[in-house]
Amino acid sequence: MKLKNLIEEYEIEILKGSTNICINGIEHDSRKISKGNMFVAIEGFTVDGHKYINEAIENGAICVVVQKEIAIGQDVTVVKVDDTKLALAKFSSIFYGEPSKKLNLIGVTGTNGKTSITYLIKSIFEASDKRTGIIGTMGIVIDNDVIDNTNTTPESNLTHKYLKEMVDKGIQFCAMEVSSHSLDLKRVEYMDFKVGIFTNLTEDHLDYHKDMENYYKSKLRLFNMTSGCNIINVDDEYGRRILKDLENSIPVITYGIEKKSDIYATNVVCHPKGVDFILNCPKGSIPINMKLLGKFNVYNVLAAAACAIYYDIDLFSIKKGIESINGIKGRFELVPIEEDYSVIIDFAHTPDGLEKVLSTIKQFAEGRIVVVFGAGGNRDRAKRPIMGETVAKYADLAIVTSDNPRYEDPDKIIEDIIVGIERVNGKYIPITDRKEAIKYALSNARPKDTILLAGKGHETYTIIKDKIIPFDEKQIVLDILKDIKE
Ligand SMILES: CC(=O)N[C@H]1[C@@H](OP(=O)(O)OP(=O)(O)OC[C@H]2O[C@@H](n3ccc(=O)[nH]c3=O)[C@H](O)[C@@H]2O)O[C@H](CO)[C@@H](O)[C@@H]1O[C@H](C)C(=O)N[C@@H](C)C(=O)N[C@H](CCC(=O)O)C(=O)O
Ligand SMILES: Nc1ncnc2c1ncn2[C@@H]1O[C@H](COP(=O)(O)OP(=O)(O)OP(=O)(O)O)[C@@H](O)[C@H]1O
Ligand SMILES: N[C@H](CCC[C@H](N)C(=O)O)C(=O)O
Ligand SMILES: [Mg+2]
Repeated sequence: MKLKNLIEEYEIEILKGSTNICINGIEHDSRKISKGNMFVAIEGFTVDGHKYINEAIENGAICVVVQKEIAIGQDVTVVKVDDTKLALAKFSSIFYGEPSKKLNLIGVTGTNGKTSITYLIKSIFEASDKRTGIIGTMGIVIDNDVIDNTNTTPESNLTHKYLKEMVDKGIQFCAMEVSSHSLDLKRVEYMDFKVGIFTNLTEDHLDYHKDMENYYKSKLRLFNMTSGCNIINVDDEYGRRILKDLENSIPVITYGIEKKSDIYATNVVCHPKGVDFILNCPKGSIPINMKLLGKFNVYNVLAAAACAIYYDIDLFSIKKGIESINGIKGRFELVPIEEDYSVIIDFAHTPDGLEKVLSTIKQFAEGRIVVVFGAGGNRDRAKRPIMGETVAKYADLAIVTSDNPRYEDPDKIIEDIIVGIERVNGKYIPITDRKEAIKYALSNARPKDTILLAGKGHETYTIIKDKIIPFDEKQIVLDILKDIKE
């Protein structure tokens, strides 16, 4: 694409070079630049992208976008803008042909439930023959392909690239997780979200947002960006606040179980194999027998169903889409073992996630509840004691261990968690090595115990400093059991 066409709608200053050149890609990471690309220099939290301009040019960049006056000797075009993050989003949107406008982009935000809702939307929409892509924590899903993803919500250039790929393949819908970081860090600017879905807001990410108010305000942004409708959980106090604070006049669909709402569930019966309930909406009511466990998953279903109703999907397809889901990877996933106790892997990594999963387990547990869990390093510290307290409330034994220590000392993270466990006199054992912690739980299991391995869910790796080391929890359980039997 000609540079002059790419930048024509944007306020820029040409510092040097011609705009009559052809750009064949947009990248903010000098290490990923190839010949003919535009390099957008971004000031990050760790380093300043402007320092990598020379490397980008050596790798083939023919145009550099900066937000600082920088002397560049090489024969490239240099463009200056006020905010390179915004420019990256705008240029990427135009470069890929504004793909967010060519399909129905559904943004899902909130502390917990985003991934689950995107998979529910895909299942329901496909039950109605509507091909649906996903962008989120477990990767980019385009038909049968799953592309790995570093961030839950990728940087803007990547998202527009994937959206274009979906458009080119004739995919009409994309369910996308929109993290608070991405809203704050301008990763989703210039995206046309038709629908915005709010799940809930509870303690997380205060390392980044500092307080719940900032966290809430980041989430709120999505609902002022949408062009079709907003779907809001009114059982959540922040959901009710969104209704008051919205500056967007598009239709709102509310959902809930306790408060009066447009889409709601009645006769909710949770049992060990799923939840039965009646899904009610203005079009009518339909009984649902879903295989996902826990009342919290009814909320996820209501959100996905509300979105389907907005797109006029019939109730029968909605039922079919919900009931055909046997489970979501790493979410309340039962490890297939033949022992007289059970092992569940779940991605709960927040106090509320643990509360929801453990209260569900408590409803049906016949024996002890043992929880193996930790908390991620270089993430919210404030949530750690609350996670400890929550686990202690339900568990007969908490085995406190590591969960992606990143650059932190895992023992210090464990100490933070233990503060909360001790507050309520919970019983615990610290075992820093997660594999050893799992081995301890399995070796000491008693008949009818439920062992919850929380925090890592679908992740098949552990992050220690800048290394990503294979760690497949499900396989580890199977291997340990094999060793115990031999
Ligand atoms: C705190 C945070 O969000 N950091 C994000 C940020 O990284 P950063 O500011 O540290 O980047 P940096 O390393 O300083 O680099 C600055 C610039 O220099 C460039 N660079 C850097 C090195 C080099 O050799 N060459 C080069 O060009 C980089 O490409 C970048 O453009 O910008 C990067 C590019 O967009 C992100 O990948 C990175 O996410 C990191 C990996 C991260 O862990 N983010 C988490 C907190 C996050 O965003 N989480 C949410 C999900 C939360 C949830 O759902 O619970 C998410 O959406 O993933
Ligand atoms: N509606 C919900 N309310 C509270 N907790 C939930 C809800 N849905 C799922 N959970 C819990 O949160 C965990 C993560 O669920 P999910 O992956 O769907 O959330 P997410 O919002 O995508 O998380 P992330 O922020 O990491 O992307 C689940 O494993 C479960 O323990
Ligand atoms: N999207 C979340 C995932 C947390 C997963 C947990 N295993 C951890 O590392 O804390 C985050 O990046 O904070
Ligand atoms: Mg997710």
